[in-house]
Amino acid sequence: MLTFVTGNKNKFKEVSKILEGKIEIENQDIDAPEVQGSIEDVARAKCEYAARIVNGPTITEDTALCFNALNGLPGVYIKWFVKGIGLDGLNKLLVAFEDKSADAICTFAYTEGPNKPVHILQGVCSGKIVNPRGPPTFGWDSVFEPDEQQSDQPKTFAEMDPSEKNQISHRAKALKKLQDFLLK
Ligand SMILES: O=c1[nH]c(=O)c2ncn([C@@H]3O[C@H](COP(=O)(O)OP(=O)(O)OP(=O)(O)O)[C@@H](O)[C@H]3O)c2[nH]1
Ligand SMILES: [Mg+2]
Repeated sequence: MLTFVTGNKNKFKEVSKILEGKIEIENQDIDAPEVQGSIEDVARAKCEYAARIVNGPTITEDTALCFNALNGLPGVYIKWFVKGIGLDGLNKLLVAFEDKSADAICTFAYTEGPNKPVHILQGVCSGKIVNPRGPPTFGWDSVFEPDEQQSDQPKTFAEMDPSEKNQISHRAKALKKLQDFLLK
């Protein structure tokens, strides 16, 4: 059994749906400390910490939202930006810039257990920051409009059916790589 350590129920729901029984996972809610540093540094430290508690095969996931006009910030600190300034605040951060583009980056970290190597698998979904549209169910979904769209009427992640988001999202792309890695 593979343990996905996350305190975020939405993440676990999406990952379970995308994997659809291809890989069995269980959830453990451990509040792993998140260090400062690069996306990879944060992902690696979180996974190493979680694996010590799980004491077996462990995955963790870290999501960054990187504004191009701000050279990649807020990045891995997006959670604290949303908490601190809200979705409206994210839009205000970009008022002075014409460039509203952003990359949603999902980073899975996998290890067989404590003191084993940590493997990093990443997926990127490019898009832009817009005024909130759609239900505020998951983080910043309502202000992120991915470039890849299925119709002429662009939708934010929040306006998409879960199945639509799960085909194009940063998480789906990273998970595809994780699946290929684990099944090979
Ligand atoms: O609209 C969204 N669509 C997504 O697809 C998505 N994925 C993550 N997030 C949010 O971005 C921050 C990442 O921080 P994060 O990676 O540390 O997650 P977390 O602390 O919630 O869980 P975890 O660290 O226990 O796994 C948190 O605020 C998450 O709610 C998303 N918001
Ligand atoms: Mg976290």
